[in-house]
Order: sequence, then C-alpha cells, then structure tokens
Amino acid sequence: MTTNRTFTMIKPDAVADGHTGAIIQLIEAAGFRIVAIKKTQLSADRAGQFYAVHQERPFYGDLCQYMSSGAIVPMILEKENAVADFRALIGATNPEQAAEGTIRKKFAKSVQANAIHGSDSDENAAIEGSFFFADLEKF
Ligand SMILES: Nc1ncnc2c1ncn2[C@@H]1O[C@H](COP(=O)(O)OP(=O)(O)OP(=O)(O)O)[C@@H](O)[C@H]1O
Repeated sequence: MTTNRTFTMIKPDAVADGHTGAIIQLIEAAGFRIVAIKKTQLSADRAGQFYAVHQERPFYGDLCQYMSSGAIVPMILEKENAVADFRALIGATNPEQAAEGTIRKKFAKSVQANAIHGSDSDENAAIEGSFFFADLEKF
C-alpha cells in the first residue's frame, strides 16, 4: 500500500445540521491526516462544473441546486490506500444501503443529501482537490 490522497466534502445538509465536528472526528480517528480544509459555498454554476460527469443523469439539476444550497467543508486527506479506505469509511451512496458504523449510515438523510463526498479514484482525487485548493493551502 502507498500513502496517497483523497478528496472529500462535507455536504450542505450535514454542515447545516451541525455534524461537521463529529464527521471530522471520525475521519481523523480512522487514520486520515487533513492536508487542506476550508468552509465555503458553491454557486450553482460551480457545483455544475464539479459534478459535470453527471450532467446527463436525471438528478443533475437537483444535485447542483442542493450542493449550492449552503456551506460545505471540502478537505484533502492523506492515508495509505486513501481513496478506497475513505469510500469504505463513508459507506454506500444510498444511506439505506450503507453499512453500520459508516459516516453516511450515521449522518445521511437521503440518496441526495448523503452528508459527504469521497473521490472514486486517485486521478479524480487530484482533480477535485485542485478544484478547491491552491498548492499553498496544502500542508
Ligand atoms: N438517484 C439519485 N438521486 C438523487 N441524487 C443522487 C442519485 N444518485 C446520486 N445522487 C447524488 O449525486 C452524488 C454523486 O453520485 P455518485 O453516483 O457519484 O455517488 P457517490 O460516488 O457515492 O457520491 P459522491 O460522488 O458524492 O461521493 C451522490 O453522492 C448523491 O448526492
């Protein structure tokens, strides 16, 4: 296994509900090191750019509206096997299918408002991290 990075965002529902601290605690307890972190809000246009891969999907418009509806907390995280281990920590996209103990099982409200994002590959983790953070913001 190699030490590498993944990208995550705590989504608007979880930030608005006051779960930011609890989610960060779970992430750090699972062995991830925070390389970069901020609190920000996406415009609908920027949410659309971030999720451009989904633009043909029926839920794309709703997703962009939801992701720009409030503050989010994007982070770059570092750990051995970061991408796969983080996907395991957050659980399935649909919280009804998420395993016990996962972040989505604990905090997600629906398949859309599912509390947290996790990159699905090393390549996307690098692209998504650069979408939010300049090199000088990564430590
Ligand atoms: N059927 C759906 N209805 C509404 N929203 C959806 C649906 N499927 C996915 N989404 C939303 O789009 C996001 C991206 O979908 P994707 O299939 O990439 O899931 P994921 O990889 O688990 O999620 P993410 O990319 O946020 O980590 C989901 O996290 C969710 O917020």
